[in-house]
Amino acid sequence: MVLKVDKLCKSYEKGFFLFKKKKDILKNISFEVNTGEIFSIIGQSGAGKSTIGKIILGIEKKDSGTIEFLDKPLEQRNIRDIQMIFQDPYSSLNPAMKIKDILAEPLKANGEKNKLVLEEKVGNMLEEVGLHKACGDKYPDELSGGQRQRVVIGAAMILDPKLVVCDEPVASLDLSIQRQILKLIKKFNREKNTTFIFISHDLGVVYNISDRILVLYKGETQEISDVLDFFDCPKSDYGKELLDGIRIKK
Ligand SMILES: Nc1ncnc2c1ncn2[C@@H]1O[C@H](COP(=O)(O)OP(=O)(O)OP(=O)(O)O)[C@@H](O)[C@H]1O
Repeated sequence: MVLKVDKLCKSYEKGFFLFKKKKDILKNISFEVNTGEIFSIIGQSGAGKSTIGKIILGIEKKDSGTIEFLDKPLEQRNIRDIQMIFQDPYSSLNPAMKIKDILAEPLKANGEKNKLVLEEKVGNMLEEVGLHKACGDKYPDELSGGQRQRVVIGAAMILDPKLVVCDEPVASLDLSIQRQILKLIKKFNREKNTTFIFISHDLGVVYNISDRILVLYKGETQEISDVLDFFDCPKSDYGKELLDGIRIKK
């Protein structure tokens, strides 16, 4: 098992001064993520999906509950072992840096100084994410949205992390490009056995990529199911509602 989340709670304060009110965002969330699986968290906007991701990444603090990563408290993790891929490839990349430098940066930050090693690893990663070697000398704004998201994925994967948290990684891309990016994430999952937490509100995307899913509604877990079981016969009323929604849209 890679991750064990137990009774995770999170609230934010809303309003000002005397009118301050606590709003519970996550209520007793518990789940486990197995090694090598793609575990999706789905739910409508505001359900608390990204907040779970941010807490796992250490960007937000939990109020209570425990999170274990590789059988140790999350706080003791090696930072390089958990990486992230966010929705917007435009703002995730430094516009002033060449692609090869963006890919080399995580390696350098982790102590790699040898130029030849850096060059080789960056070259290999460009190939692995399906980009031509010449892309290394370009800047982010010279690439398409799909190509940029390939760079983002490469930068996340170059340290060979154990867990990658993807927050709506294809939401800003055209359908055909979405498919290619999902395929790329699956490739890393299958070939390197990397574990992914995949956050999305898009049931089609989730169906395509997940092994298991957690259905979240207003900060509460509705069900955790194998993906095929969920799409065949959801256990929760909210899961049924979500599926009815897409059946009606068809
Ligand atoms: N820093 C913050 N301060 C106050 N409230 C916040 C903060 N971050 C998130 N929230 C609130 O927490 C709730 C859950 O937000 P979160 O982004 O986790 O939802 P989500 O399910 O990821 O939604 P979306 O799909 O729209 O990103 C929302 O009501 C949001 O407004």
